[in-house]
Amino acid sequence: MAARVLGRAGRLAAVVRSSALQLRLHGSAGLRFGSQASFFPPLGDAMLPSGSFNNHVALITGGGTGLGRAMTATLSQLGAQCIIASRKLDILQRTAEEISSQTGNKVHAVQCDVRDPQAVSQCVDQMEALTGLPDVIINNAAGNFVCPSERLSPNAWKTITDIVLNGTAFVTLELGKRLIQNQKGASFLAITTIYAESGSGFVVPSASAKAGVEALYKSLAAEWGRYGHRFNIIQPGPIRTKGAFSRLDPTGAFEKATIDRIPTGRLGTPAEIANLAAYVSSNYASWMSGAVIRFDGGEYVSLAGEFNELRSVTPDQWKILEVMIRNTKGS
Ligand SMILES: CCCCCCCCC/C=C/C=C/C(=O)SCCNC(=O)CCNC(=O)[C@H](O)C(C)(C)COP(=O)(O)OP(=O)(O)OC[C@H]1O[C@@H](n2cnc3c(N)ncnc32)[C@H](O)[C@@H]1OP(=O)(O)O
Ligand SMILES: NC(=O)C1=CN([C@@H]2O[C@H](COP(=O)(O)OP(=O)(O)OC[C@H]3O[C@@H](n4cnc5c(N)ncnc54)[C@H](OP(=O)(O)O)[C@@H]3O)[C@@H](O)[C@H]2O)C=CC1
Repeated sequence: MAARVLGRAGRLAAVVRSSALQLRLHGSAGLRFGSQASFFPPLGDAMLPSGSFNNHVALITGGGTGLGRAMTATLSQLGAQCIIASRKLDILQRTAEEISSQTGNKVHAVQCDVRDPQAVSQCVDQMEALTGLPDVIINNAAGNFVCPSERLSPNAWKTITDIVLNGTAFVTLELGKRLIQNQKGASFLAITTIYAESGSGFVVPSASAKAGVEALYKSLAAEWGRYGHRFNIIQPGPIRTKGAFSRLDPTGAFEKATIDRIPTGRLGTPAEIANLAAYVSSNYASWMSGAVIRFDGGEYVSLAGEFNELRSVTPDQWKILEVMIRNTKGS
C-alpha cells in the first residue's frame, strides 16, 4: 500500500515539477490565468454623482496623456474646471480641447517643466490668473525607463529623480504655501507605483523617487492637516499607456507574464484609476488623509507570496500532494 502511494506520489511529483517548468516557460499551466478576468469587468462610467466637482478647480500634472488625461476627463465630466500642465504644449492643448468639447467644462493647458521651480512658480501664477488656486492637485507627471543600474549615467538618475521627486515637491510646496497664505483647503494626490514600497531592480531611480514622494505625502498629511490640506497616494499596478509600456516593456515580451500573475487576470484601465482618483480628491473622501491605496488587481500580494505559484497545481495533483504530506512521519 505504502509502496503504491509512494509510486503515485513520485509520478505526481514529476508532473508537478514539469507543470511548474511549463508555467515558467510558457506562462500558464493547470488553471488558466486570465480566464478569471470575466469576474472582474472594468466599468468605464464616472462613479460619483454628476456635479460632484462643480465649482472646483483641479490641477493635474502630466494631464495631457495616459492616466493623467483619463483623470482630467473624469474630473471635467463631474464639473471641475481643470488645468493640465506638462512640457509639451501642443499635446496639452489638443487634450484640453477634446475634453472640453466633450464635457462642456473648460480645460486649460499650461506649459510647465516640473523640474524647474521657477517654471512651476510661473505655472501657478498663470493658474491663479485663469482660475484661482485649485481645490484639487494631482501630482501625476513622471519619467521612467527600464535600465540595468550599472548602465545608468548620473544624468539619467538625475532626470528621473528630478521629474518624480523634485517635481512633485516643487509643485506641492509652491501650491501649499500659496494655499496656506490664502487660508484655502485642498486635496493633494500623488500617483506612485506598487514598487515604491517593495523597491524594484531595473527601475531604481523611479523606485527611489516614488518612495520619496510617498514619504513627502505621508509627512505633509501629518503636518498640514491644520491648514485644511489632505494628502493621499495611489499606487497603480500595470495600466496600458503608451508612455509607460513603451519605456518599460518596449517589445511587449513581458505583458503575458504580467497578466498571468495578476489575480484578477487583467490589466487595469485608465477609467478605473480615474474613478478612484476622483473619489479620493472629492469631498466624499474628506476624512481620508495619509492613505496609501494600492490599486493593482492583486499583483503586489501575488508577487510577494512564496507559495503563490501553487495556483498551477490541479485538484487531482492536490489529492496526491496531501497524501504525501499526511504520510510524512517525524522530521
Ligand atoms: C505589462 C508589461 C509590463 C510593463 C508595464 C508594467 C508597469 C507597472 C509599473 C509601472 C510603473 C510606471 C511608472 C512610470 O513612471 S511610467 C511613466 C513613463 N512616462 C514617461 O517616462 C514620460 C516622460 N519620459 C521622458 O520624457 C523621457 O523618457 C525621459 C528620459 C524620462 C526624460 O526625457 P528628457 O528630459 O528629454 O531626457 P533625455 O535627455 O532624453 O535623457 C536624460 C538622461 O537619461 C538617459 N536616458 C534616457 N533614456 C535612457 C534609457 N532608455 N536607458 C538609459 N539611459 C537613458 C540619457 O542618456 C540622458 O543621460 P546622459 O546621456 O548621461 O545625458
Ligand atoms: N501606466 C502604468 O502602468 C503605471 C503608471 N504609473 C504612474 O502613473 C502616472 C502616469 O503615467 P502614464 O500615464 O502611464 O504615463 P505617461 O507617460 O502618459 O504620463 C507621464 C506624464 O508626465 C509628463 N511629464 C514628464 N516629464 C515631465 C516634466 N519634466 N514636467 C512636467 N510633466 C512631465 C508627461 O508629459 P510631457 O511629456 O508633455 O511633459 C506625461 O504627460 C505616472 O506617475 C506613473 O509613474 C504608476 C504605475 C503604473
